[in-house]
Amino acid sequence: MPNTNVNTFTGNNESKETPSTRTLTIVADSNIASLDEFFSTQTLGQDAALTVNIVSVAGRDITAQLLAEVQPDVLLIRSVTPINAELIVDNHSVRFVGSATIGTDHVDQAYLAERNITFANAAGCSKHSVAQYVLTAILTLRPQYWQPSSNQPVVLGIIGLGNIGSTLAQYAADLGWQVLGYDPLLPASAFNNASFDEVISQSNAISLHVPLTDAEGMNRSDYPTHHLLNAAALEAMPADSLLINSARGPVIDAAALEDNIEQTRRQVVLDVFEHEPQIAEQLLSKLAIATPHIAGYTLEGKLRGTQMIYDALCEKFNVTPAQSMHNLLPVNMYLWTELKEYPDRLIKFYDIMQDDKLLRAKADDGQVNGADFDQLRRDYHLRREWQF
Ligand SMILES: NC(=O)c1ccc[n+]([C@@H]2O[C@H](COP(=O)([O-])OP(=O)(O)OC[C@H]3O[C@@H](n4cnc5c(N)ncnc54)[C@H](O)[C@@H]3O)[C@@H](O)[C@H]2O)c1
Ligand SMILES: O=C(O)[C@H](O)[C@H](O)COP(=O)(O)O
Repeated sequence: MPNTNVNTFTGNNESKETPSTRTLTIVADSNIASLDEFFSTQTLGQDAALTVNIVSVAGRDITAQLLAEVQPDVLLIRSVTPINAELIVDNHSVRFVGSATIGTDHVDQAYLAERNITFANAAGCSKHSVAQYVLTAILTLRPQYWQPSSNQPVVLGIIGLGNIGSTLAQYAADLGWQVLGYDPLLPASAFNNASFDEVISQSNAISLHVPLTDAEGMNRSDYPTHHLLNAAALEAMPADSLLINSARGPVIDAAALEDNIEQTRRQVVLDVFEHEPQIAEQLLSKLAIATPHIAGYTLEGKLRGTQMIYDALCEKFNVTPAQSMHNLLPVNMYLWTELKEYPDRLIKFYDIMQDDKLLRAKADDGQVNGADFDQLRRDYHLRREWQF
């Protein structure tokens, strides 16, 4: 068994759906924020006698062997643990899987449904954090966008107008930018107002906010996003348009992107990478800003993710929720209205170039290796979400 932390709690629980024994065993990714504050006797076992065992391990160490040995009732993960038949085929006890993430491309939800295992994710948990990451990247590289003029408007292209895309659109509108948005799965609206071709060919900056989907397989979609930005799409973008990907790495064809940057000298910001957690130094050296998949890593974003799967678990086992992220959050002094008035304070709100510097410092022998990428994420100094 890999390095594990096991905490045992005893409490009271008279849940409507109680686990088959009086012990609730949870295997959890140790990178889930405030795991012990949310998943304890005080917060889960307040109604009837119930013992809660938490086995916390690194997300990549949650293996079929571990699950077969521990036979947990509950599995709590983040984005680095693929959930599929291979992982849980020898496990007969899991009845709830919670992913403290927005993205669900790592989870075979059809298989879980077949096995009658409840699944919950944390939709929208870090929508402001990611939108703020994107704004910071744009305004750091192009501070002139703080003051758009009528003869030089800023046009922000947004692909995918769900929780994050629509939140980003609101900030952009608040800054006086024009938004060109494309989302074929939503009705037309003030922001969902353009075709894919219009967005990529007419924007000063383009930000991607789509889930990772494919033409077939477990993440099948009629509008697949795998390599949505291929060589042809990149070619259709003006050379001076800035491209930001904080969605999932494979939404951009990395090889085509490298060629395109070489030809156009385009400014590109990546928080996610096609071959994550490895990054080739050759690609890294061509990027304007590079960060280790931390766009959503604010204290608020992470705690909201934990809160959402905690609430879903309470509902599953019919336990009254007894913990709230608001009990765990220090005072927040970061106001969007202040930043708008004093743009030179951006670096105090979020110093994105520091994240970029830390990632580049890990490049060695032609690449940033997976262990270093994971370490930067594990030890990330969670920033604060600005109040909008
Ligand atoms: N970098 C990070 O830290 C981070 C944090 C959170 C989320 N994410 C990623 O961001 C993605 C988006 O998050 P969200 O909260 O906005 O999700 P969401 O589900 O609320 O919205 C996604 C939107 O994309 C649209 N879409 C799907 N296919 C499309 C296509 N081919 N073209 C255009 N639009 C399409 C959907 O209709 C939907 O409205 C997540 O799936 C996740 O992978 C990354
Ligand atoms: O989809 C998401 O929510 C994010 O990409 C997620 O926050 C990624 O971080 P991780 O789950 O790997 O910690």
